[in-house]
Amino acid sequence: MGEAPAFFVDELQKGYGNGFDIKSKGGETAILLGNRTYVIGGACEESPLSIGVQIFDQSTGEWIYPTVLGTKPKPCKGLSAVLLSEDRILITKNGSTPDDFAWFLEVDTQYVRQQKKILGTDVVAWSKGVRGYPEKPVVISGPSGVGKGTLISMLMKEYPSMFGFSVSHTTRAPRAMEKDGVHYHFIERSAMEKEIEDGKFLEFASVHGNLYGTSVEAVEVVADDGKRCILDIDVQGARSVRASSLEAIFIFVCPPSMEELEKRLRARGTETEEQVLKRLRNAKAEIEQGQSSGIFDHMLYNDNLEECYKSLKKLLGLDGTVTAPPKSSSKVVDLPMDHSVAKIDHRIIINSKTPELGKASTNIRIVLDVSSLKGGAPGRTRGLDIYTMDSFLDGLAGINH
Ligand SMILES: Nc1ncnc2c1ncn2[C@@H]1O[C@H](COP(=O)(O)OP(=O)(O)OP(=O)(O)O)[C@@H](O)[C@H]1O
Ligand SMILES: Nc1nc2c(ncn2[C@@H]2O[C@H](COP(=O)(O)O)[C@@H](O)[C@H]2O)c(=O)[nH]1
Repeated sequence: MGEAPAFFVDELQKGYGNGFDIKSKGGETAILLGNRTYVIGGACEESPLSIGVQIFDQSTGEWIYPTVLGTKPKPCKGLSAVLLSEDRILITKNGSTPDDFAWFLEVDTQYVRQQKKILGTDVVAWSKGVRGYPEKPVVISGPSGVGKGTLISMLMKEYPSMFGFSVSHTTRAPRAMEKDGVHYHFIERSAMEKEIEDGKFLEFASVHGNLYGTSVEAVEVVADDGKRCILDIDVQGARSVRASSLEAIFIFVCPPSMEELEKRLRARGTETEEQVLKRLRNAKAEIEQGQSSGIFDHMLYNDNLEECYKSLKKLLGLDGTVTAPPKSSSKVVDLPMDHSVAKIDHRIIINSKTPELGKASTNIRIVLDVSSLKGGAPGRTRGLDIYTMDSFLDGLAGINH
């Protein structure tokens, strides 16, 4: 493990207070929480393409190197940190674009506590802040052969810019037409088990004798592409996602009968006889759980494919009966290269310290509203609002008139 920045130690041992501006040459910043000072910044030694996190324990005088989960932010020239509540720290990156400037380092959320128990180490988790509320991901479950993949393909074909598929990992062998990285990430069992241990999966399950799982990255890649994520996972996986902080819509697809399900599975011709029988045995339990577990928000009956597809579109609001929520109209601004932050209730006021080269020397003040945050690691923290102080004051003036 690497050395902590030397010039920090003295300051930290003196018991520096909450210093979102304690900055070193490496661009680190520090936050004191109880006995612990979280030093955030510089490059992470194990993955140099991400920002490092170290903890100084004031009571023992020792440095702790936590397991860092979640997609990590890339290093930047400097950052500021604000303690939002006792469980998470807001990090703003200097000179960053609106889609990359706000990150949350979770230090004691439910997810972090859960992972601490599982991993038996100190854990922190990154979660990227996202403006507004992107549409919830859609989880589709149902017995093998019911037509989930067929329905998802139809949706993606009709709405290519709206939906993105969460590409799962699996230890099963690829079928003839399946491409690695497109249909699945095909992976050896031992490698997948290691990634599960490292906390890379949102959910995983043993299905029909193979391991399947959704990595946190698979879901985030789709969200970052500005699309609504679709997950095709079994009932065990749906249960895990339900228990996670990922807010999704859960749909269960039922077959018209077991006979028809068997006919479809056999007609698909992708499984051995032994596999078909195993999948049919598992189907009975899955249908029972799908109908009685309370996990699912909607049931679809895939008898006539076109009818079923129409129903799916209807419940996703694609038949014109539900209007899309209006997009945030507030102006998007880049964060100044060097800035300070202050917290006033649920608003973070970001102040540029120095005028940027070639720009007028007016003081830029940006307001980051964190009053309606939702979600979090593993995944994105949604509901951020960002606007300039000018538009905030204009709004207040409007109210007073
Ligand atoms: N309503 C339908 N009527 C008749 N055949 C259908 C219908 N829906 C899907 N099928 C066919 O059933 C077979 C199984 O469908 P599909 O592969 O989409 O199932 P799946 O639920 O994704 O299965 P798995 O969980 O094993 O991936 C395919 O050959 C598909 O063309
Ligand atoms: N829990 C999860 N289940 C998954 C995932 N990806 C797929 N699945 C489910 O597995 C079965 C079999 O799929 P097949 O491609 O081998 O036919 C099917 O019910 C899928 O829904 C996952 O990431 N997690």
